[in-house]
Amino acid sequence: MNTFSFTKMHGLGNSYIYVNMFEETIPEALFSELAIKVSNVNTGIGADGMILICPSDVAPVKMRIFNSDGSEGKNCGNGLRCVAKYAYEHGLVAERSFLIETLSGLVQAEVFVENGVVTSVTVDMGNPRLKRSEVPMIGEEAEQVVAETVEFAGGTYEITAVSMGNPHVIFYVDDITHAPVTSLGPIVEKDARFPEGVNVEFVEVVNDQELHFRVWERGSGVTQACGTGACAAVVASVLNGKTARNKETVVHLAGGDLVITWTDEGNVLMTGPAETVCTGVYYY
Ligand SMILES: N[C@H](CCC[C@H](N)C(=O)O)C(=O)O
Repeated sequence: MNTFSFTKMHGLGNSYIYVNMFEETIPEALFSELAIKVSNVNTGIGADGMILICPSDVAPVKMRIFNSDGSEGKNCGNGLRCVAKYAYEHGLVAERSFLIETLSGLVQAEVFVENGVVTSVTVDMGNPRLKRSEVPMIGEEAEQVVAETVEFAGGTYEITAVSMGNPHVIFYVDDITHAPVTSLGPIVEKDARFPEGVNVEFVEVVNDQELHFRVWERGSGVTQACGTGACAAVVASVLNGKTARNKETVVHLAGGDLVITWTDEGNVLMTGPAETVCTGVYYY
């Protein structure tokens, strides 16, 4: 019987099982199936996936994120805030500001500490990728996917699609409480026009600095929050003239709020909480 120690953490209710790979040894071939198993609320621990905190050659730590279906994501905003909290509180980093390696590149995190406990984290998520080919999305239309009319399941919709290192498509709705998250989300997630799949976000614009947000995540389905998705929603809202560059936008997710700015320099800053739920030992 094998075991590994874990820490369950969440960012606005988007929870993952975190494994410190500086201390644990798990065969790479098992990463996907273990992500599925630990995510199961009945037979496992219960979470939206598994995140490995790994050594890196280019940063103090590297984040690898696996969705609850076992697929590996290339970025995770809520995960990055929790990785930053874990790394600082467990002495993997000495400074409050440090780099984290992800599969979509390096990001800069800054932790805010009260009595030795990280209460909030700001992550510079880097520049959004705006080209259709970078989302990626198949199609010969305009170079960017902004307010593009597309058909899904017999319905006609206007979409905006961008990447934060992982793919996102945004639908604007008049009332977030009636957004078709569970009906349209899974259809769009697997649509062939998104060859790598896609995270599906629904946004209600409150004003030019406030959005309501719900998400159907690629590989995890409905989650309480999606950090990269909230960043994509702010970028999409600027592209659609609904919010402004260089101004803090509050994104109200099901699990709570993120403050996000798409700066004039081009990078996207995300600030929000990160919390530890519990630690334990998993048997497999
Ligand atoms: N489902 C995402 C990864 C998790 C992203 C999300 N939890 C976040 O906080 O950004 C994907 O496959 O691209």
